[in-house]
Amino acid sequence: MGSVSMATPVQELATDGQDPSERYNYGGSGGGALNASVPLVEIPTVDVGSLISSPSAANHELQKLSLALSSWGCFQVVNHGMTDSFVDRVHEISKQFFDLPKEEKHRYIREPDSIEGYGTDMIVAENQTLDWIDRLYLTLNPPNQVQLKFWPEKPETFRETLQEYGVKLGELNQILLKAMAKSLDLEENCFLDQYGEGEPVIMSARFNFYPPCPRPDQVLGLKPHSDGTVITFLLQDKEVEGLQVLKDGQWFRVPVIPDALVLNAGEHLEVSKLGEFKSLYHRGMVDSERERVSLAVLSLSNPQMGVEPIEELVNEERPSLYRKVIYGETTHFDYYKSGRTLIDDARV
Ligand SMILES: O=C(O)CCC(=O)C(=O)O
Ligand SMILES: [Fe+2]
Repeated sequence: MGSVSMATPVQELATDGQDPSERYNYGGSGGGALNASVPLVEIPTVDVGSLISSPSAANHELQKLSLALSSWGCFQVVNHGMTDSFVDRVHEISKQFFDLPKEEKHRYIREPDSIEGYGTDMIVAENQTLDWIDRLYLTLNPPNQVQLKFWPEKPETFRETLQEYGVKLGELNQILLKAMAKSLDLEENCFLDQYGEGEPVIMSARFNFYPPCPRPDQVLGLKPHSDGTVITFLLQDKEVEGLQVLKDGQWFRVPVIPDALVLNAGEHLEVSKLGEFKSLYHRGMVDSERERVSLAVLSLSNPQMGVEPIEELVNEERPSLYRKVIYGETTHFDYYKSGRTLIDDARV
């Protein structure tokens, strides 16, 4: 594994209102100002209540889900069973952590070769353009991989709220992966079995903090990427928009629906679904005046079991475009460093 150094948290750079250094400047990479007008688009919505209700209502919702994943690679998850007040608590702990004094946050700073904890964009090359983002990354599951020393003790409700959110999203993950299988006429547990997610689910939480940035025309919060996940549940900031998605070569702004979650298809889902469901290419923008906080919960596959196309989907008319990849010890850093993705490794 390559060594990964770390920059100063952006939040500490951002306080003096100065223009960011060249290291954060994506300008000149062609294509003009990053914040040039990008249209707002309504991505599809999937109602989880309907998915788990009567077969006829569920069927209609399954069709929406499958269309959303094949055309967009994402949808807004609504009626997910979590109360608004609970989701508000999740928003609050996310903001409150980044509002803590610098010294308090530094208690959770990540180690150079690990992703777990508080830190900045990973620096893997000297000439890398950096993202205007600070992050807190915490493994949620399986329990033996949780590193509690990185779980903030402040705000006081942080740990219990995140724990509960993880349990709820674990349930939602199961419901949605089963629904995805059903929408393709597959046995409902086929993904769960393949990802080794029957017991226990592998999940991590990534809190993203984008301080205000005086140059939203040149600086990105999060460079364009697809997620190295099966699926990602994104809780956007309630007020400040920032997520953009690429569809048919064009960027679109994703509106904020308070308390809805944006579900992104990740690279592992694309491989196992033979590309029937596309992984979402997306980026995070910065705002010149306001900070933005989002929380991504990642549903991950088991590295030892690997990712492979679901066999039932492969036939003569639809030969497999991908092969099995057991990525094992290949970490997110390795992929990040090489600029490759799991999809590149899987493509035949
Ligand atoms: O902040 C956002 O809206 C996007 C976050 C994201 O894409 C990620 O954490 O992978
Ligand atoms: Fe992402």
